[in-house]
This record gives sequence, C-alpha cells and structure tokens, in this order.
Amino acid sequence: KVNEDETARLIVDKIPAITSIHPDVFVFSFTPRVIYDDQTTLCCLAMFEDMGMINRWRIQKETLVKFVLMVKKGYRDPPYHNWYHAFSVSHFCYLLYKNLRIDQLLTDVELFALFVACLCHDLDHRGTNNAFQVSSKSVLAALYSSEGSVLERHHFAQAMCILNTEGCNIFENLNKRDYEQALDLLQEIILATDLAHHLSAVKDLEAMAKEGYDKSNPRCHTLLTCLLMTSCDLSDQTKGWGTTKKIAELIYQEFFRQGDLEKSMGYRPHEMMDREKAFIPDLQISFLENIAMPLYRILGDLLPGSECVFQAVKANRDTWMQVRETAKRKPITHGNSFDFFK
Ligand SMILES: Cc1nc2ccc(C(=O)N[C@]34C[C@H]5C[C@H](C[C@H](C5)C3)C4)cc2n2c(-c3ccccc3Cl)nnc12
Ligand SMILES: [Mg+2]
Ligand SMILES: [Zn+2]
Repeated sequence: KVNEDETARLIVDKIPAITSIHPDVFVFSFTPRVIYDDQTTLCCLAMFEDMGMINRWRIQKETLVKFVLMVKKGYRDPPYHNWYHAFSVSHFCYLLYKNLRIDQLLTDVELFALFVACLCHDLDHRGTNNAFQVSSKSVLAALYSSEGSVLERHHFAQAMCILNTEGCNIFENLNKRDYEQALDLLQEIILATDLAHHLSAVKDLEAMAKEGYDKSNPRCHTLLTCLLMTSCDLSDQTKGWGTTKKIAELIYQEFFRQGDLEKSMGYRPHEMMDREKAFIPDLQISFLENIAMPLYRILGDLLPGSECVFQAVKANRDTWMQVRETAKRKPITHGNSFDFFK
C-alpha cells in the first residue's frame, strides 16, 4: 500500500517551481542522484508540470501523484536497476526537452510517451539480464522468451498494470486516437531499451544522422524516439567521472551477483559477470567505445547543442584509460575487481 499521508501531502501541496528543488536542475552536468529519495516524487511532478504535460493531457493531480508513487513502488532494490535509475533516466529526458527542444522534432504524444516510458522502462527489474531469464528458466522467460526482449516485455506489462489500477491512469483523458497511440508508443519505446535491439538499429540511425531528420517521415520519428530513450538509459555516462565510477561499482555489483548465481547453477558466466575474470576498466572502455560513444555521436549529429554530452562521455572513456594503465601496473590482489575503486 502506498503511504497515505505522503500521497495526501503531494496532492494538496502546490507543485513547486522545479528550480526550488535545485537551481541547476536543467543543466546537462546536473546529477539527479543528488536529489533525496523523498524529493524524487515531487521532482517528477515538477517535471511533468514544467513540460506542460499536466495541462496538455488534462491529467488529474491526484491521478498523477498515485501513478508516480505506484511506479516508484514498482521498482525493487538491486544495486543499479532500482527507482533511482528510473528517476535519473527520466531527468535526462527532461534535460533533452529543456535544452534541445525535442518538442520541435517529435509530436506531443511521442514526447509524453517517451517521458512516461523513462519512468516505467525497468519496472520490477530483478538485477539479472535477459540471458539469465532464459538460462534460469524464470517465469518471465516462460511468458516472453519466444518473442525475445524478455525483461522489457515484463517492464511494459508492469506499466500497463499500473495504468489499469484504479485512480492511476494518467492517459484517461486522452481522446481515443491519442490513447491508442500513447500505449503503442509506450510498448515500442520500452522494448527499444533492450540494448540488442538498439545495436540492430545503429546502421539506420547513422543513415538518418547522415541524411538529416525528416519530420514528415514516420520512420524518422520511430528511430529518434528509440535513440532518445537509449540516450536517457545510458545518461549516467554523460555526467562527471564521480558518477561514472559510482555507476560502474553498482552495475558490476549487479553483474557479479548474477555471475555468482550462474556459477552456483553450474553455468560459466559471461566474462563481464565473472568477478574472477572481469577487468572493469577494459570492459567499461569497450562499452563506452562500442555502445555509448557511437550513440551520443549520433545524438550530437541529430541534435545541435548536444555535442557537450558526447564530449563528457569521451572524457569518461579517457579517464578509464588512465585508470587502466595505473591498475595494470598494480596487480589486483585476491582477484577482487573492485580494488581499484578504493
Ligand atoms: C555502464 C554500463 N555498462 C554496461 C556494460 C554492458 C552492458 C550490456 O548489457 N552489454 C551487452 C553486450 C552484448 C550486446 C548486448 C546484449 C549482451 C551482449 C550484453 C549488450 C550494459 C551496460 N550498461 C547499461 C545497460 C543498458 C541497458 C540494459 C542493461 C544495462 Cl546494464 N547501462 N549502463 C551500463
Ligand atoms: Mg532495461
Ligand atoms: Zn534502464
């Protein structure tokens, strides 16, 4: 049950100006993880308000409060894939709106669906990846493995459960056409958070970046919303080194717990999940060079003014290279990959 008096207070109190939560809340270098947990719900309300979504979609205040609280409660507490991840992903979407005016490239429904997808995209994540669902024969694999993107289908199903909960449907005042489009977009955008799906779209994304965005082409809209969603999902990498380092600690805590589980089940884990084999600087340099940097380079090509985001990711890759040289000279004792985080 969601805490009654927190709900009551959020419903009664006026939504504050977002700068009252933090004066730097709309600069790219701002790290949303500095906002206290009990302020994150209020900040979500302020972001919906500041983007004009409450009026545009005639969302009842009480409905919005209940929706955000249900979403927050819908996250478990693994090291990385928890509410704070969803909140920070959603904040980056807000930054894209405030700084890069993506409302001029996307329709209102696409923008609304994108922000709601950011909040919901990892609902009920267990801290294990798609491959583990299949190898462990999880309930989610039984439900979704024939279609692929097992976790992402579950995250979308959870979002639908919340929207179908009494008093939580923030789409209730949309007309029939917008309502159906919002749900279709929500599914498409959440499924796009499967990195394997993103990797299969990179060629098309690069072609679009080369030819230029054509606002009259529905394919461009689909590619851009998926690109923006993945940009939000990886946005911890666009902040300073302190965030990159902290996030790596959390992600590999999650990965190594999965690797330990796989070993106990008699499987040999992927190197990046094996605490005895993983060399985190190498793995992170590879992730940044092969996945993150190409992604933010395309974003920079498509959205003028976002080059600074790519530069921040590149700077973090460069720092990992320095860390790698230092760590290579000092052998990691008792195979503990976290030594160099000290
Ligand atoms: C910092 C950082 N490092 C990360 C290192 C590795 C991977 C990762 O899944 N790699 C791949 C590598 C190939 C091709 C596909 C499918 C599998 C095989 C596994 C992807 C993700 C990483 N990641 C994420 C992230 C984003 C979306 C979903 C889950 C996560 Cl964890 N967010 N931040 C990070
Ligand atoms: Mg995910
Ligand atoms: Zn995510």
